[in-house]
Amino acid sequence: MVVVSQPVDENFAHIRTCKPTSNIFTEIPVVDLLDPDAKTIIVEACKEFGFFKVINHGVPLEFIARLEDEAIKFFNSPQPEKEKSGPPNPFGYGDKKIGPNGDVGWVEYLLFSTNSRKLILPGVSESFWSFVNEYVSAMRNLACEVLEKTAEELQIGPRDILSKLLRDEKSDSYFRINHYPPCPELQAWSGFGDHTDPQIISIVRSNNTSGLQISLKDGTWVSVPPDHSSFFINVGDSLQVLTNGRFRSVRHRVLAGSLNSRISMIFFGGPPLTEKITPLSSIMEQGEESLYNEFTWYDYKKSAYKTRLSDNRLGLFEKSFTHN
Ligand SMILES: C=C1C[C@]23C[C@@]1(O)CC[C@H]2[C@@]12CC[C@H](O)[C@@](C)(C(=O)O1)[C@H]2[C@@H]3C(=O)O
Ligand SMILES: O=C(O)CCC(=O)C(=O)O
Ligand SMILES: [Fe+2]
Repeated sequence: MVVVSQPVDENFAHIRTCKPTSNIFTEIPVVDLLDPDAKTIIVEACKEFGFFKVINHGVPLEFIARLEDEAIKFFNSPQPEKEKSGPPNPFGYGDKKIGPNGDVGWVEYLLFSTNSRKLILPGVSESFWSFVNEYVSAMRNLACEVLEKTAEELQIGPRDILSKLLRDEKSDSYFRINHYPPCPELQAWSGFGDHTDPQIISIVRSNNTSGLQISLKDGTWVSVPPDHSSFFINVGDSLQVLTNGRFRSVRHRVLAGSLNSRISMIFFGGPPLTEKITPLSSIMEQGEESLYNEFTWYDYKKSAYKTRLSDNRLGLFEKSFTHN
């Protein structure tokens, strides 16, 4: 599967560079959704890494492949055609520029909102659009299944205490398709700089091209071996808060490769804008205090969009944080 790379037409010499590392990590927890112990492994993985891989998820490979094929067709189309679907303010096609505050990466992408189903993106075909919607529904279901298993294991009340935030019709969830063309100046460019995802949970699926790295508790960066038939789950900042820091919002990044294109599709499960993001009362032990000041998802997003990709966004809401 080849995606044609586009020439670099702007000077992005100031792009963030990543310290090269090829520390392939073989200890990523694997959650088999058919295993009765899945929920225990999920909770352990969320505490230790904020990251795990899901197998036996029930999403057929052909279902994933048909969306990937449409995405490849889109990214292979001429640049002026793709630009018709941009800029990503807030949704649409973006090239190298990530977010509103000067971050750049060796990546082009499509960013979709998943609650405004009527949103029309010029340049995106009907079939592409319908595959996106079906794929997003499947990802929402998968995210909810994982969150329900989490709630069961933590014994924090009704099974849907977390998943209902994503099932809510006002859930503020996003979907993103990233294309990382082969990078001619290997290691000179970062594909997608290091960051944590602000939402509750993210589901990453990529082709068989490496590049994704996660940061371990001690700050070591390790490479995630790609697996096109599995999904990778990230704990986001909001889930860290909802669990009062028991779960870890995983810092991650993507390094650009020199030979192969990486295509990734990520579902970001977020709550409704008005939802208070505060530790679940049912998780708190007697006398335990919240580590965070109270905020809504709207407050958090507003603040997050003023930050750079690598900033510690959650830090601003920690009780120990002091303003200068
Ligand atoms: C630099 C930025 C891009 C981002 C918005 C932000 O200001 C900080 C968070 C970034 C992030 C990371 C996860 C997702 O890819 C994303 C869509 C999100 O919700 O938060 C991106 C934002 C973006 O690309 O617009
Ligand atoms: O492309 C990837 O594999 C991950 C990208 C990512 O972390 C993001 O879009 O937030
Ligand atoms: Fe991310």
